Amino acid sequence: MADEAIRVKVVCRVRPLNEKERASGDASIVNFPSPSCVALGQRMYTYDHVFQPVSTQVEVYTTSARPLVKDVLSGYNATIFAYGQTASGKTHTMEGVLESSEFRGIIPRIVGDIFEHIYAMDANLEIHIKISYFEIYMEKIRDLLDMTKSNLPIGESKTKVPYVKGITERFATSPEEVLAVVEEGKSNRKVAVTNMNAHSSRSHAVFLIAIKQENKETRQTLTGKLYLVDLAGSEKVEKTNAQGLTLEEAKTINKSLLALSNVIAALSEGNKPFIPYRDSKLTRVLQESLGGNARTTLIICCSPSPYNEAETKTTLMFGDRAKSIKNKVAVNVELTAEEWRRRFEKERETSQKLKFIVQQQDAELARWRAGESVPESERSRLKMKAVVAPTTAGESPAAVTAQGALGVNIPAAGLATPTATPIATPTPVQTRAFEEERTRLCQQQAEREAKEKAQALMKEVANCKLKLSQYETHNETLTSTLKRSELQKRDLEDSLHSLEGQLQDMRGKEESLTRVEREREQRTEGLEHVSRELEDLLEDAETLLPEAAGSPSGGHCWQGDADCSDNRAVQSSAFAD
Ligand SMILES: Nc1ncnc2c1ncn2[C@@H]1O[C@H](COP(=O)(O)OP(=O)(O)OP(=O)(O)O)[C@@H](O)[C@H]1O
Repeated sequence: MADEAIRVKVVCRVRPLNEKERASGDASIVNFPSPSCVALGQRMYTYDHVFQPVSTQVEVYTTSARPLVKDVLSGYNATIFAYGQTASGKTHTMEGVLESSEFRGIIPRIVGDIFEHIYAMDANLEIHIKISYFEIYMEKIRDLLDMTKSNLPIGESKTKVPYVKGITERFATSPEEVLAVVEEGKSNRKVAVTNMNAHSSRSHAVFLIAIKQENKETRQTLTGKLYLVDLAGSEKVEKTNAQGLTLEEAKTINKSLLALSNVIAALSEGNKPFIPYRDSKLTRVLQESLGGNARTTLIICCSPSPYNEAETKTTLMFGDRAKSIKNKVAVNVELTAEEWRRRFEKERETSQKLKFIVQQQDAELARWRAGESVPESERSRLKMKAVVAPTTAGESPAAVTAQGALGVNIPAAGLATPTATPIATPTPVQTRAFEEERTRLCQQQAEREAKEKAQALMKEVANCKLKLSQYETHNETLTSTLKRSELQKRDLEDSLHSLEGQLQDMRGKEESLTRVEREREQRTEGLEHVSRELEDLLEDAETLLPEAAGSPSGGHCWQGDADCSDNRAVQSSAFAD
């Protein structure tokens, strides 16, 4: 069965303000411009549907979950995730009050509907319903229906579908039995931990219903799996007053949600070759629900309280990204040997016809490409869709073509030899179909050229990126050299500064030396002057001595001699002058 691309459906539910929140102010989300739109701050967010605070449980169920009942019973896989911060209403939405007909959430309602459908189904069908319930906490998978299984591994089926190995599977034959299993799981979850609130906020609860239908006549089986997931609170661990948690624990708690965001981001980009499913247990277990074979609905739960505005915005953005994810769904059908053989024959026949059409069209396209105008009579007259898509039930597509729906009669043996095929005159409808086909081929060619151009551009971009990274490296080197030079400059400036200081000191010393020198010179000059005067005096004295020789003291001056002391006084005053 061909895969069908189905977008992940995203709905948003805004819960009402609780009493405490109401007492402390107005809600931050009040604007719902349309049934699929919600505004927060300046931004508007659009989803498949937005549920306002007044929405009821039955409204939420009818719009977001009920359509999946038929899908699961038709052999498709389906998943419903509830995402949002703690106390945003995830559990209220998924479980609600199990025993209240008004406040019951999605799980009890969907279980009820599944059984209603089953009770109305063909008596030839043998139906088995198996329930599993587990939680993922700190990257460990714990079976909520068998408390001895606290760290279950993940295995992979033959078709590469991950599953929890060794998980308990309970058979159920009525909604009451399923709900009893839900209650059992919930109470086990409570028993296992002392701090229920914090724990439930930080663990992911996964409820799985697997429905297998076996046709007693044909032995054909259909299997649909429904995952109902109440995710851990998406807020940062520190905001939940995570007491007694080590940093490692805090990181592990967030690991699954972070991995979920990364998987969603990678899938929403659409062209990523690698999706990091293996980064966490949650994304691994739910691999099929994200980009795989499942119809998936994501319910983003939002608090309207201004206190939670930042987290609400993150939640809205998470939902916005998830909108663009496309899953590839296919019915999980197991065929009997006879059906397999018939299908194989049919596929072989179809593939032979397709091969023939491709040959014809390739030949024609080659002629068009070579600039040749292919005459009407030589143009390809077969349409692929007519070969592939069945028209009436029970008729093989190949048979439809072979019967001449397009005016062509292809003998089975002659399929590989296109030249041997007789071509009838086409009707106007057929001509239009062929023209469309030709346009499609031309478009294909244009697309191919565009693709080549895109590839060349991508190469160019890659080159530019490489150059950019080289420039960046060079720039880094220059920056570090510049930094080094700056440091050297600063060192040199310091040295210069200290040398200038020393120079100034030396200049000061030089000035004082000059001053001292000048003083010394002045003193020397003074001394020379005195000595000159002394010499003059001596000369005078020598001139006066012969004259004094004629005096009574014979020219000598004696102690106690009054004239002599006068004489000395005269000499001293002469020196002083
Ligand atoms: N739409 C709603 N209408 C009325 N009450 C609601 C609604 N949504 C949530 N509540 C109430 O708000 C409280 C918190 O909701 P709930 O337990 O569902 O949050 P949660 O997101 O599952 O939190 P946690 O992550 O901690 O498990 C509950 O008392 C619940 O009954």
